[in-house]
Amino acid sequence: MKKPEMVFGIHAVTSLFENAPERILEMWLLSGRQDERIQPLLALAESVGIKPQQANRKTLDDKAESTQHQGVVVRVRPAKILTENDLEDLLDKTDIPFLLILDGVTDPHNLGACLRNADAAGVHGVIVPKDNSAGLTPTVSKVACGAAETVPLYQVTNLARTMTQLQERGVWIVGTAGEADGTLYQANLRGPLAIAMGAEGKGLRRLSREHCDSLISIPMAGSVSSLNVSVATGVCLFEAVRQRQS
Ligand SMILES: C[S@@+](CC[C@H](N)C(=O)[O-])C[C@H]1O[C@@H](n2cnc3c(N)ncnc32)[C@H](O)[C@@H]1O
Repeated sequence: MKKPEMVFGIHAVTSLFENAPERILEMWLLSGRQDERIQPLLALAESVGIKPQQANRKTLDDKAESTQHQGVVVRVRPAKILTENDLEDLLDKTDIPFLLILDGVTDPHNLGACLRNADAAGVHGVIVPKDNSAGLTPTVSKVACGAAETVPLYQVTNLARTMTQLQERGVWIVGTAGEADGTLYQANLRGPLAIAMGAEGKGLRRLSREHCDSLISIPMAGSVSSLNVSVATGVCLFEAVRQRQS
């Protein structure tokens, strides 16, 4: 069984209290912190019977293994790991799926930012390969600003096989690559959809690329050759949101 882990930062901890309070085991608060931003969190903690322990900054830094905790750290049971079977359940109950595939994003800051984008865009689930991908670490939760607790993350054994299964269920998979001929703004992003993003260094793997129904690029006007994956994810998801609303 996985060890309990730490989650820190006001947004991430608030989201935990709102979405998965049963996972919270202990809470530490910076001694003397009673300002306006912390009050709603204290009320949430009280409502589920968690009594925060006072701690100094050094103790919080050590528990979070980071200085970015904003004076609040909780120890939690690890989240249930969702797999391809859980993804089937999601597809069964979702009329028009809107999914994000991250093919090997390994930087926790990028995964956190992608989850935050996915939450904001109303994505139903994010799919990652089980190996060679960042998992749900405390840094991911902090950067995701609460989205790690709201957006389901499916960790699949064989991404190419999962992509085929999605296609068999009528999901159109749009891959992204800087050199693709078609652009994001020409693509039809309505209907059951998965947008596939590549890894920071190498982009989409060959097999993943071959499993896409179409490949699109985000037009680049300047001299850099690509966007950061989380920025590209935001651009693609919100073009899909625009189309799906009109
Ligand atoms: C930093 S880029 C990877 C660059 C890599 N050298 C390549 O050739 O794909 C990471 C991911 O962000 C997305 N991305 C970045 N810039 C893009 C662009 N202009 N058009 C489409 N996707 C882009 C793609 O999903 C890409 O795989």
